[in-house]
Amino acid sequence: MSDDAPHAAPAHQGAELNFAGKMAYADYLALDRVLTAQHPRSAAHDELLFIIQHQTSELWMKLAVHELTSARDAILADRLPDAFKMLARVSRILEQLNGAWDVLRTMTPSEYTTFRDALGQSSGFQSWQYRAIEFLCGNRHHAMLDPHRHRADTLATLEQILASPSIYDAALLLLHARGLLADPTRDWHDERKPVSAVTDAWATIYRDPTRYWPLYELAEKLVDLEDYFRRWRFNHVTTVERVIGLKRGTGGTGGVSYLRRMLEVELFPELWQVRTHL
Ligand code: HEM
Ligand SMILES: N[C@@H](CC(=O)c1ccccc1NC=O)C(=O)O
Repeated sequence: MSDDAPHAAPAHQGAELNFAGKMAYADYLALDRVLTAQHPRSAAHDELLFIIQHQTSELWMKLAVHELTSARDAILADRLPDAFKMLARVSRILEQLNGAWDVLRTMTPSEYTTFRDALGQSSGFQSWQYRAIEFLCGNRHHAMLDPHRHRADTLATLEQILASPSIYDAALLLLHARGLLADPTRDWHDERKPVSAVTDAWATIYRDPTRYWPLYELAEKLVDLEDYFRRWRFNHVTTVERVIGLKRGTGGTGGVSYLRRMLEVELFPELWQVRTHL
């Protein structure tokens, strides 16, 4: 007798089917709002892809900001196992964002040009959540506040992040607390050159991982994070070159030339430098 015989119990037997007056899936997830927030400005077929790609990225970035903030607080409170879980999750989020480029890459330059004009001067350069992630990771370029001066609420959020320690600041404060680093402060406005005392502190840890296991694990979690972040930057610039070549960006930068320069950003420079010293 086959399973779909008329008298067989349906597979979904027991599933609630009457949601009048009850919270259902779409209610809990506020899907009415999420799924009506796509407003293409052209008739181009691919604009919906472009919008959804960015909206989903922003949702993942929201989670990344949440995790990075809590991971930073956990490091400050010397709760490293909690921080490790959250940092591992941020790396997986970046991996998720990296995978998403495969979908966007299905859009050809010809298709993109059919709606690029509709984007006006908007650009990912103005993504405040992206800037929050950069700031939380320690790439605290204050000039990046400027595109947000027209929005007091966004500006306040970013300024508050800049006024608090980055995840790397928190790690250096911990090295200080453990007696491995005399001065845990560094001037983040400067060109981000490695500070030799910081490299030395990491070198002490990397030369004897067993003795300093939690700090060693913290360092490797940060390297992992930056590894995936670099891949995101690389995937972005490659997709951009594939789609708009060397045209200027809608945000006003040189486009690919600007994004190539961003490949040189080092979030945790001493953690890369220490490898050469071992
Ligand atoms: C066809 C797809 C894309 C093109 C052609 C493109 C192009 C560009 C260009 C030219 C810039 C430099 C700023 C400017 O002058 O506009 C930029 C920056 C940026 N884009 Fe995209 N982008 C694309 C997709 C994405 C996606 C899917 C995201 C994910 C949210 C994204 C996020 C960003 C961010 C965060 C920046 C600022 C990067 C920084 O300042 O380091 N872009 N993009
Ligand atoms: N900067 C892009 C436009 C762009 O990509 C964009 C425009 C609006 C919202 C998000 C965008 N994505 C990333 O920059 C361009 O120059 O074509």
